[in-house]
Amino acid sequence: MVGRAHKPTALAATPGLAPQPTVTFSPDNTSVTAELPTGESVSVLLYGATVTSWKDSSGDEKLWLSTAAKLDGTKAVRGGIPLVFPVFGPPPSAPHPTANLPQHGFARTSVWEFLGKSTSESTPAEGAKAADDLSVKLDFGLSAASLSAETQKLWPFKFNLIYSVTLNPSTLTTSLVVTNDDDKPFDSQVLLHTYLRVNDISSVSIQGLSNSPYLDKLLSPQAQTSGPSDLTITQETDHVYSTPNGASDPVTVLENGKPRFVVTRDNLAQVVVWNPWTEKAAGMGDFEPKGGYKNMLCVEPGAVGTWQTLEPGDAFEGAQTISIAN
Ligand SMILES: O=P(O)(O)OC[C@H]1O[C@@H](O)[C@H](O)[C@@H](O)[C@@H]1O
Repeated sequence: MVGRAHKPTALAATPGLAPQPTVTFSPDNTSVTAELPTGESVSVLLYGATVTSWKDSSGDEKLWLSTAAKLDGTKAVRGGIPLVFPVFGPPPSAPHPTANLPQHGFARTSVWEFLGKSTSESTPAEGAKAADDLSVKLDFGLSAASLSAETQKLWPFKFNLIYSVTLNPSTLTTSLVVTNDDDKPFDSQVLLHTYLRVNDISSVSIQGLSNSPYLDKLLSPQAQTSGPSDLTITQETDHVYSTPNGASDPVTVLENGKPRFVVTRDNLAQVVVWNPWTEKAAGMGDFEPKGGYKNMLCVEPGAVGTWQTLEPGDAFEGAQTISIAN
Protein backbone atom coordinates (compact mmCIF):
# COMPACT_ATOMS: atom_id res chain seq x y z
CA MET A 1 0.00 0.00 0.00
CA VAL A 2 2.74 2.43 0.97
CA GLY A 3 6.24 2.02 -0.37
CA ARG A 4 9.10 3.11 1.80
CA ALA A 5 12.61 2.95 0.44
CA HIS A 6 14.48 3.49 3.68
CA LYS A 7 12.93 1.47 6.44
CA PRO A 8 13.98 2.36 9.96
CA THR A 9 15.79 -0.49 11.59
CA ALA A 10 16.82 -1.29 15.12
CA LEU A 11 19.27 1.24 16.48
CA ALA A 12 22.74 -0.12 16.26
CA ALA A 13 23.93 -1.68 19.48
CA THR A 14 26.77 0.38 20.88
CA PRO A 15 28.94 -1.23 23.51
CA GLY A 16 28.26 0.40 26.89
CA LEU A 17 24.89 1.84 25.76
CA ALA A 18 21.74 0.51 27.41
CA PRO A 19 19.53 -1.46 24.99
CA GLN A 20 17.38 0.88 22.89
CA PRO A 21 13.86 0.59 21.48
CA THR A 22 13.51 -0.99 18.08
CA VAL A 23 11.23 0.25 15.30
CA THR A 24 10.43 -2.06 12.41
CA PHE A 25 8.11 -2.09 9.41
CA SER A 26 5.93 -5.05 8.44
CA PRO A 27 7.24 -6.85 5.32
CA ASP A 28 4.54 -5.17 3.21
CA ASN A 29 5.38 -1.71 4.66
CA THR A 30 1.82 -1.10 5.84
CA SER A 31 2.44 -1.16 9.58
CA VAL A 32 5.12 0.00 11.98
CA THR A 33 5.92 -1.62 15.34
CA ALA A 34 7.96 -0.16 18.19
CA GLU A 35 9.28 -2.34 20.97
CA LEU A 36 10.98 -1.33 24.20
CA PRO A 37 13.97 -3.32 25.47
CA THR A 38 11.71 -4.40 28.35
CA GLY A 39 9.35 -6.11 25.86
CA GLU A 40 6.37 -3.71 25.61
CA SER A 41 5.24 -3.01 22.06
CA VAL A 42 2.84 -0.97 19.97
CA SER A 43 1.85 -1.44 16.32
CA VAL A 44 0.35 1.23 14.09
CA LEU A 45 -1.19 0.66 10.68
CA LEU A 46 -0.47 3.48 8.23
CA TYR A 47 -4.08 3.13 7.12
CA GLY A 48 -5.83 5.49 9.51
CA ALA A 49 -2.69 5.69 11.71
CA THR A 50 -4.69 3.08 13.60
CA VAL A 51 -3.01 1.60 16.66
CA THR A 52 -3.81 -2.10 16.23
CA SER A 53 -1.90 -3.59 19.15
CA TRP A 54 -0.43 -2.54 22.49
CA LYS A 55 1.24 -5.22 24.56
CA ASP A 56 2.82 -5.20 27.97
CA SER A 57 6.19 -6.80 28.73
CA SER A 58 4.65 -10.26 29.05
CA GLY A 59 3.00 -9.97 25.63
CA ASP A 60 -0.46 -9.44 27.11
CA GLU A 61 -2.62 -7.46 24.63
CA LYS A 62 -4.31 -4.36 26.07
CA LEU A 63 -6.50 -3.40 23.10
CA TRP A 64 -9.40 -5.29 21.55
CA LEU A 65 -9.20 -5.96 17.81
CA SER A 66 -11.93 -7.84 15.96
CA THR A 67 -10.71 -11.05 14.32
CA ALA A 68 -12.67 -9.87 11.24
CA ALA A 69 -11.17 -6.36 11.24
CA LYS A 70 -10.12 -5.30 7.75
CA LEU A 71 -6.44 -4.39 7.85
CA ASP A 72 -6.05 -4.04 4.09
CA GLY A 73 -7.24 -0.48 3.71
CA THR A 74 -10.75 -1.31 2.51
CA LYS A 75 -12.60 -0.29 5.67
CA ALA A 76 -11.98 1.50 8.96
CA VAL A 77 -10.40 -0.92 11.44
CA ARG A 78 -12.81 -2.51 13.93
CA GLY A 79 -10.75 -2.30 17.09
CA GLY A 80 -7.46 -0.85 18.32
CA ILE A 81 -7.51 2.96 18.27
CA PRO A 82 -9.12 4.41 15.14
CA LEU A 83 -8.74 8.16 14.88
CA VAL A 84 -11.84 10.28 14.32
CA PHE A 85 -11.43 13.57 12.40
CA PRO A 86 -12.93 15.99 11.32
CA VAL A 87 -16.42 14.83 12.37
CA PHE A 88 -17.63 12.52 15.13
CA GLY A 89 -20.61 10.27 14.45
CA PRO A 90 -22.85 10.66 11.49
CA PRO A 91 -22.22 14.09 9.95
CA PRO A 92 -24.77 16.79 10.85
CA SER A 93 -27.88 16.90 8.74
CA ALA A 94 -28.01 20.71 8.98
CA PRO A 95 -25.83 22.46 6.38
CA HIS A 96 -22.23 22.23 7.58
CA PRO A 97 -18.94 21.72 5.71
CA THR A 98 -18.67 18.18 7.18
CA ALA A 99 -22.18 17.22 6.06
CA ASN A 100 -21.04 15.09 3.12
CA LEU A 101 -18.29 13.19 4.91
CA PRO A 102 -18.58 9.57 6.01
CA GLN A 103 -19.36 8.64 9.64
CA HIS A 104 -16.34 9.58 11.87
CA GLY A 105 -14.67 11.46 9.01
CA PHE A 106 -11.76 10.49 6.78
CA ALA A 107 -8.71 10.29 9.09
CA ARG A 108 -9.38 6.66 9.97
CA THR A 109 -9.66 5.68 6.32
CA SER A 110 -6.71 7.66 4.91
CA VAL A 111 -3.16 6.42 4.47
CA TRP A 112 -0.82 8.37 6.74
CA GLU A 113 2.87 8.99 6.31
CA PHE A 114 5.33 7.71 8.90
CA LEU A 115 7.37 10.77 9.86
CA GLY A 116 9.91 9.10 12.11
CA LYS A 117 10.69 7.97 15.61
CA SER A 118 12.31 9.52 18.63
CA THR A 119 13.36 7.97 21.88
CA SER A 120 13.89 9.50 25.27
CA GLU A 121 15.28 8.43 28.58
CA SER A 122 15.03 10.60 31.65
CA THR A 123 17.48 10.29 34.52
CA PRO A 124 16.32 7.17 36.35
CA ALA A 125 15.26 7.48 39.98
CA GLU A 126 17.77 6.01 42.41
CA GLY A 127 17.54 2.25 42.24
CA ALA A 128 15.32 2.29 39.12
CA LYS A 129 16.46 0.50 35.99
CA ALA A 130 17.33 2.85 33.15
CA ALA A 131 14.88 1.05 30.87
CA ASP A 132 11.94 2.03 33.10
CA ASP A 133 12.32 5.57 31.81
CA LEU A 134 12.79 4.71 28.21
CA SER A 135 10.10 5.70 25.76
CA VAL A 136 9.66 5.63 22.03
CA LYS A 137 7.51 8.02 20.03
CA LEU A 138 6.24 7.37 16.53
CA ASP A 139 5.00 10.33 14.49
CA PHE A 140 2.54 10.16 11.62
CA GLY A 141 1.31 12.89 9.30
CA LEU A 142 -1.69 13.55 7.10
CA SER A 143 -2.45 16.66 5.08
CA ALA A 144 -5.04 17.70 2.55
CA ALA A 145 -2.61 16.97 -0.29
CA SER A 146 -2.58 13.25 0.54
CA LEU A 147 -6.37 12.87 0.44
CA SER A 148 -8.14 11.54 -2.63
CA ALA A 149 -9.47 14.22 -4.98
CA GLU A 150 -12.97 13.10 -4.03
CA THR A 151 -12.37 13.63 -0.28
CA GLN A 152 -10.64 16.96 -0.91
CA LYS A 153 -13.80 18.05 -2.71
CA LEU A 154 -16.01 16.89 0.18
CA TRP A 155 -13.97 18.84 2.75
CA PRO A 156 -12.15 21.61 0.87
CA PHE A 157 -9.70 22.83 3.52
CA LYS A 158 -5.91 22.78 3.76
CA PHE A 159 -4.95 21.18 7.06
CA ASN A 160 -2.08 19.32 8.62
CA LEU A 161 -2.39 16.53 11.19
CA ILE A 162 0.47 15.18 13.27
CA TYR A 163 -0.41 12.09 15.30
CA SER A 164 2.13 10.89 17.87
CA VAL A 165 2.03 7.49 19.54
CA THR A 166 4.32 7.26 22.57
CA LEU A 167 5.07 3.99 24.32
CA ASN A 168 6.41 3.85 27.86
CA PRO A 169 6.76 0.68 29.94
CA SER A 170 3.34 1.15 31.52
CA THR A 171 1.60 3.81 29.44
CA LEU A 172 0.52 4.57 25.92
CA THR A 173 -0.03 8.17 24.88
CA THR A 174 -1.63 9.19 21.62
CA SER A 175 -1.83 12.86 20.71
CA LEU A 176 -3.11 14.75 17.72
CA VAL A 177 -2.17 18.22 16.54
CA VAL A 178 -4.51 19.78 13.98
CA THR A 179 -3.21 22.82 12.12
CA ASN A 180 -5.21 25.04 9.83
CA ASP A 181 -3.00 25.67 6.76
CA ASP A 182 -5.84 27.35 4.89
CA ASP A 183 -6.64 31.02 4.49
CA LYS A 184 -10.16 30.49 5.89
CA PRO A 185 -11.30 29.06 9.25
CA PHE A 186 -12.59 25.50 9.56
CA ASP A 187 -14.57 23.51 12.14
CA SER A 188 -13.55 20.06 13.28
CA GLN A 189 -14.00 17.44 15.96
CA VAL A 190 -11.41 14.96 17.20
CA LEU A 191 -11.86 11.63 18.97
CA LEU A 192 -9.49 8.82 19.94
CA HIS A 193 -11.74 5.76 19.54
CA THR A 194 -9.95 3.40 21.94
CA TYR A 195 -11.15 -0.20 22.20
CA LEU A 196 -9.84 -1.40 25.59
CA ARG A 197 -9.60 -5.16 26.09
CA VAL A 198 -11.29 -6.45 29.24
CA ASN A 199 -11.67 -10.00 30.54
CA ASP A 200 -15.39 -9.85 31.18
CA ILE A 201 -17.61 -6.81 30.70
CA SER A 202 -19.92 -8.02 33.49
CA SER A 203 -17.15 -7.45 36.06
CA VAL A 204 -16.22 -3.99 34.70
CA SER A 205 -17.02 -0.70 36.39
CA ILE A 206 -15.98 2.77 35.30
CA GLN A 207 -15.05 5.55 37.70
CA GLY A 208 -14.83 9.22 36.87
CA LEU A 209 -18.10 9.67 35.00
CA SER A 210 -20.49 10.09 37.91
CA ASN A 211 -22.59 13.24 38.37
CA SER A 212 -21.78 14.20 34.83
CA PRO A 213 -23.93 15.59 32.03
CA TYR A 214 -24.03 13.19 29.10
CA LEU A 215 -25.87 12.46 25.89
CA ASP A 216 -27.35 9.00 25.52
CA LYS A 217 -27.23 8.49 21.76
CA LEU A 218 -29.72 5.63 22.09
CA LEU A 219 -32.43 7.68 23.84
CA SER A 220 -34.58 10.66 23.10
CA PRO A 221 -34.22 13.11 24.70
CA GLN A 222 -30.49 12.45 24.71
CA ALA A 223 -29.46 14.88 27.48
CA GLN A 224 -29.05 13.07 30.82
CA THR A 225 -27.05 13.43 34.04
CA SER A 226 -25.35 10.40 35.54
CA GLY A 227 -25.89 9.43 39.16
CA PRO A 228 -23.26 9.12 41.88
CA SER A 229 -22.45 5.43 41.25
CA ASP A 230 -19.74 4.01 39.05
CA LEU A 231 -20.93 3.11 35.55
CA THR A 232 -21.49 -0.55 34.73
CA ILE A 233 -22.32 -1.95 31.29
CA THR A 234 -25.29 -4.29 31.14
CA GLN A 235 -26.71 -3.45 27.70
CA GLU A 236 -25.86 -1.55 24.53
CA THR A 237 -24.27 1.68 25.69
CA ASP A 238 -23.46 4.79 23.64
CA HIS A 239 -22.88 7.77 25.94
CA VAL A 240 -21.05 11.03 25.34
CA TYR A 241 -19.93 12.48 28.70
CA SER A 242 -18.86 16.07 29.26
CA THR A 243 -17.27 15.55 32.66
CA PRO A 244 -17.67 18.38 35.18
CA ASN A 245 -13.97 19.31 35.25
CA GLY A 246 -13.43 18.69 31.56
CA ALA A 247 -10.21 17.04 30.51
CA SER A 248 -8.78 17.04 34.03
CA ASP A 249 -11.13 14.26 35.20
CA PRO A 250 -9.39 10.88 34.86
CA VAL A 251 -11.46 7.84 33.92
CA THR A 252 -10.60 4.52 35.57
CA VAL A 253 -11.71 1.15 34.23
CA LEU A 254 -11.87 -1.49 36.97
CA GLU A 255 -12.45 -5.23 36.81
CA ASN A 256 -13.81 -6.91 39.93
CA GLY A 257 -13.14 -3.64 41.75
CA LYS A 258 -9.44 -3.57 40.77
CA PRO A 259 -8.21 -0.73 38.56
CA ARG A 260 -7.03 -1.98 35.14
CA PHE A 261 -6.68 1.18 33.08
CA VAL A 262 -6.53 4.86 33.96
CA VAL A 263 -7.26 7.19 31.07
CA THR A 264 -6.11 10.79 31.42
CA ARG A 265 -6.83 13.47 28.89
CA ASP A 266 -5.29 16.65 27.64
CA ASN A 267 -7.65 19.19 26.06
CA LEU A 268 -10.26 16.52 25.24
CA ALA A 269 -13.35 17.53 27.22
CA GLN A 270 -15.60 14.59 26.26
CA VAL A 271 -15.44 10.86 26.85
CA VAL A 272 -17.55 8.48 24.78
CA VAL A 273 -18.34 5.11 26.34
CA TRP A 274 -19.50 2.57 23.79
CA ASN A 275 -20.30 -1.12 23.87
CA PRO A 276 -22.46 -2.55 21.07
CA TRP A 277 -23.75 -5.49 23.14
CA THR A 278 -25.40 -8.48 21.44
CA GLU A 279 -27.66 -7.18 18.67
CA LYS A 280 -25.44 -4.39 17.38
CA ALA A 281 -22.39 -6.69 17.43
CA ALA A 282 -24.40 -9.31 15.51
CA GLY A 283 -25.24 -6.70 12.86
CA MET A 284 -21.64 -5.61 12.23
CA GLY A 285 -19.97 -7.77 9.58
CA ASP A 286 -16.49 -6.92 10.82
CA PHE A 287 -17.23 -7.58 14.51
CA GLU A 288 -15.93 -11.06 15.41
CA PRO A 289 -16.25 -13.10 17.45
CA LYS A 290 -19.85 -12.02 18.01
CA GLY A 291 -19.35 -12.54 21.73
CA GLY A 292 -16.40 -10.13 21.58
CA TYR A 293 -18.55 -7.38 23.10
CA LYS A 294 -17.86 -9.10 26.45
CA ASN A 295 -14.15 -8.48 26.02
CA MET A 296 -14.14 -4.86 24.91
CA LEU A 297 -15.07 -1.44 26.13
CA CYS A 298 -14.59 1.70 24.12
CA VAL A 299 -13.47 4.65 26.24
CA GLU A 300 -12.98 7.43 23.72
CA PRO A 301 -11.55 10.80 24.74
CA GLY A 302 -12.57 13.51 22.32
CA ALA A 303 -13.35 17.12 21.60
CA VAL A 304 -16.82 16.46 20.21
CA GLY A 305 -19.18 18.49 22.40
CA THR A 306 -19.05 21.32 19.94
CA TRP A 307 -16.94 22.34 16.93
CA GLN A 308 -13.32 23.40 17.36
CA THR A 309 -13.04 26.40 15.06
CA LEU A 310 -9.48 26.98 13.90
CA GLU A 311 -8.51 30.27 12.33
CA PRO A 312 -5.88 30.24 9.56
CA GLY A 313 -2.50 29.26 11.04
CA ASP A 314 -3.99 28.14 14.37
CA ALA A 315 -3.55 24.68 15.87
CA PHE A 316 -5.46 22.43 18.24
CA GLU A 317 -3.80 19.68 20.28
CA GLY A 318 -5.52 16.89 22.20
CA ALA A 319 -4.11 13.76 23.83
CA GLN A 320 -4.90 10.71 25.91
CA THR A 321 -2.62 8.67 28.13
CA ILE A 322 -3.72 5.16 29.04
CA SER A 323 -1.91 3.72 32.06
CA ILE A 324 -1.92 0.07 32.93
CA ALA A 325 -3.03 -0.03 36.52
CA ASN A 326 -2.04 -3.61 37.36
O1 LIG B 1 -19.18 1.55 13.40
P1 LIG B 1 -18.35 2.79 13.65
O2 LIG B 1 -18.52 3.85 12.61
O3 LIG B 1 -16.90 2.43 13.86
O4 LIG B 1 -18.86 3.42 15.00
C1 LIG B 1 -18.90 2.66 16.15
C2 LIG B 1 -19.46 3.50 17.30
O5 LIG B 1 -18.52 4.51 17.61
C3 LIG B 1 -18.88 5.30 18.76
O6 LIG B 1 -17.88 6.26 18.94
C4 LIG B 1 -20.18 5.99 18.51
O7 LIG B 1 -20.57 6.73 19.66
C5 LIG B 1 -21.25 4.96 18.17
O8 LIG B 1 -22.48 5.64 17.89
C6 LIG B 1 -20.82 4.12 16.98
O9 LIG B 1 -21.79 3.11 16.75
